[in-house]
Amino acid sequence: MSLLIEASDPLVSALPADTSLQRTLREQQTLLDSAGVGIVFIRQRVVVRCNQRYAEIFGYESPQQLIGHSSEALHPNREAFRALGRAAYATLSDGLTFRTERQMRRRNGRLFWSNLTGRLINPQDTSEGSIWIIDDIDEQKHAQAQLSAAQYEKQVLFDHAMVGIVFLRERHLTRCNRHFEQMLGYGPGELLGSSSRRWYSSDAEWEEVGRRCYQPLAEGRSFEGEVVLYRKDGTPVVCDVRSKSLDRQGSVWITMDVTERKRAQEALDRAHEELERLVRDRTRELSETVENLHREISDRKHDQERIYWLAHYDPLTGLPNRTLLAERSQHAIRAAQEGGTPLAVIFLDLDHFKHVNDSLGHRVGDDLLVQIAKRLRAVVRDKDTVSRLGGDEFVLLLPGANAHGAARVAGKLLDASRQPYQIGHHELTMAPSMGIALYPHDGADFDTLTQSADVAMYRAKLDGRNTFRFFTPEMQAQSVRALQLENALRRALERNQFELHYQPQITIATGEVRSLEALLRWDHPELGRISPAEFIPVAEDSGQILQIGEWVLRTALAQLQAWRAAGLPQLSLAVNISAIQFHQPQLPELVSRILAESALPPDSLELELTEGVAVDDPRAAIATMDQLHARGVRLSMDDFGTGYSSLSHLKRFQIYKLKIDQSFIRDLDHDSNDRAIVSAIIRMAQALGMRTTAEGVETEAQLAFLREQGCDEAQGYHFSPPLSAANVEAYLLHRRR
Ligand SMILES: Nc1nc2c(ncn2[C@@H]2O[C@H](COP(=O)(O)O[C@H]3[C@@H](O)[C@H](n4cnc5c(=O)[nH]c(N)nc54)O[C@@H]3COP(=O)(O)O)[C@@H](O)[C@H]2O)c(=O)[nH]1
Repeated sequence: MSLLIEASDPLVSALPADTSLQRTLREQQTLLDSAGVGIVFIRQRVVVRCNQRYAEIFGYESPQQLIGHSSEALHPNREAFRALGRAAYATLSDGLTFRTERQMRRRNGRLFWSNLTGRLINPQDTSEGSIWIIDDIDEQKHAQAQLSAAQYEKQVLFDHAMVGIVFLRERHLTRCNRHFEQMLGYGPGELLGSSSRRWYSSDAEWEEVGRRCYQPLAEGRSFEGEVVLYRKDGTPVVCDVRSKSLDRQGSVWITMDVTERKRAQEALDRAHEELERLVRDRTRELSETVENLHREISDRKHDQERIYWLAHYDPLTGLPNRTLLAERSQHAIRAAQEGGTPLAVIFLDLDHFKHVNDSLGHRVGDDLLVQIAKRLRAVVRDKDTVSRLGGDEFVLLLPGANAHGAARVAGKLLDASRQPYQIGHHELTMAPSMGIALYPHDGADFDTLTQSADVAMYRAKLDGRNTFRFFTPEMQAQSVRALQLENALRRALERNQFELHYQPQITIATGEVRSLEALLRWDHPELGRISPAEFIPVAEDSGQILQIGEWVLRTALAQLQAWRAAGLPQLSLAVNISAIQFHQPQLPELVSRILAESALPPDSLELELTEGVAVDDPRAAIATMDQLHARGVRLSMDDFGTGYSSLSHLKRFQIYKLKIDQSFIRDLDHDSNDRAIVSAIIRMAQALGMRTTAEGVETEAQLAFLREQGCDEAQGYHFSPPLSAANVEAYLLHRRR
């Protein structure tokens, strides 16, 4: 109570100066003024005295502002004021010190937390008042509340975190949240005190994780990594782990189960890889498809170009073929028509080209054609077309060329052909025969022009080859006649228009008739008698010679058989065989069959061949001759001396007789050359063991020369023209007589 007496108090001032009491009071007052807590003396609920700190706690400048005022105003409200009084009374009345924490009210009305300690001055008499010490703990209270709130929040986080949180000390679990336990399948508190080894599958794994995290943790850094932990039941849990040292022995671990995420990530990675693979595959397929498409397009383009080329060019020589020639001719004809300019077509055929093919082979023939094509091309101008129709036939289209120009070109072609061609080690010369047709005189369209040129070329051949001829209307007439004959020939056999005549062949030494030559005659109701010299080539060209020849053979042998039956057994028959018939592989068999049909011995038949049969393919000709010879049939060489006979081949032919061509006989009387030739042929035949027959013997002088030279037989008008079968018998009887 004395503690709250101020120096200015009249009681204090009434004391004698510098008494010990005064000193004590001053000391106490100084103590109160410098106290860190507020001290107040309250009597009858009124502030009697207080120190400076008390006034400051409540927001007053000095204690004087409080003294004499009710202390109730320092409480939040009347109820709180009374509640404190009720709470404190029991303790204070027992003479004890009452302590409490209460909210009080500052001068500005704000409440604040305080620590109150009170004591009655006289527990027996409460009216004497009480002393209260007040400490402002508002800040401390607030800090505590914040701390509690923070701790609460932390606990909530710890308890409800979606990650496992583990506190380890010396690798033993001191604390963990529920999530961690649940993550590893343990019950609450089950892991407390456990070694962290418990959630690893082996010592090695546990130690390996220890090694991984040692360095960062030792350096105060956090460890972050992926660690596989194992549940109580042994299933692995892939965790994203972060840990940090708390002190030297302790650490906190935050673990997050990323198994599903990992699985999803792996699945995603796999799906991604698969997608990438698919994209790669599709890209590759696409680029392959694009490449294939490109290739296909270029192949197709190439094929189309190739198809066009094959359709328009000759594959061997690279020259335009008939199709392209026709197209170009049409253009050229149109231009010539519109411009009134000339146009020429040359039909060119190589002379005896077939010999090259047959004797040296097709490869040499092909190479020769290629060189000839180049040479033809070199002779003409760029605007001219050199085309190959096939075989050894070429057609040249010369826009702007008149007769003079075409003749010049033909001349140049002849000149060019004189230079030999070198094919491998063969040096070959190949002359052309050419026919020229002029637009529009010889034809107004492509077909007519080429036909006209072809007809003219044929005439050049007839006129000795290695030359050219212009088309004339007479030539046309001849070819019209050939067409007429060809058509008429088709019906000649069925209409029985053919007949055989027989010309005797006389043995010069005895005058006997031992054989007859069968010669074909054709009487056409409108065209009259047509010479075989005219219709046989037409029949050969049209292929009808095969049927006609068979008819001749069968008819001749039937006739011979009839004569033999009629008592002329010594006779034999000679039948002409054309080159086309001879080249038929079935010929030997056909001959044998017909001989058998007529029941005649093979040596009663003689087949007359021309030199031409052997020119094209001597080896094949020899083989056929050998076959016929083997069947007992005799062979003679007709028109000998006019053809292309190689003596080296002749000696290998199974030829029984040479028939000396009538062109050598005709002028025997006054042509010493013919005499020399006939004499030489007879000598040669004798040397080769062959007989000789002279054809076309018309005079006694010719016969005398032939007799003198040792010719075996003669045939000709001197003895008899060809006779009908009915006249043969009479002739033979007459001869005998
Ligand atoms: N492939 C076949 N060719 C045949 C056949 N028949 C005849 N021919 C050949 O036709 C050519 C012309 O024959 P042709 O008009 O019958 O003339 C022959 C004789 O009539 C004629 N001849 C006979 N003697 C004389 C004569 O003294 N003077 C003269 N100017 N002409 C005469 O000669 C022809 C005989 O020809 P060849 O065969 O060469 O002995 C002719 O080439 C026939 O071969 C046939 O069926 N198939």
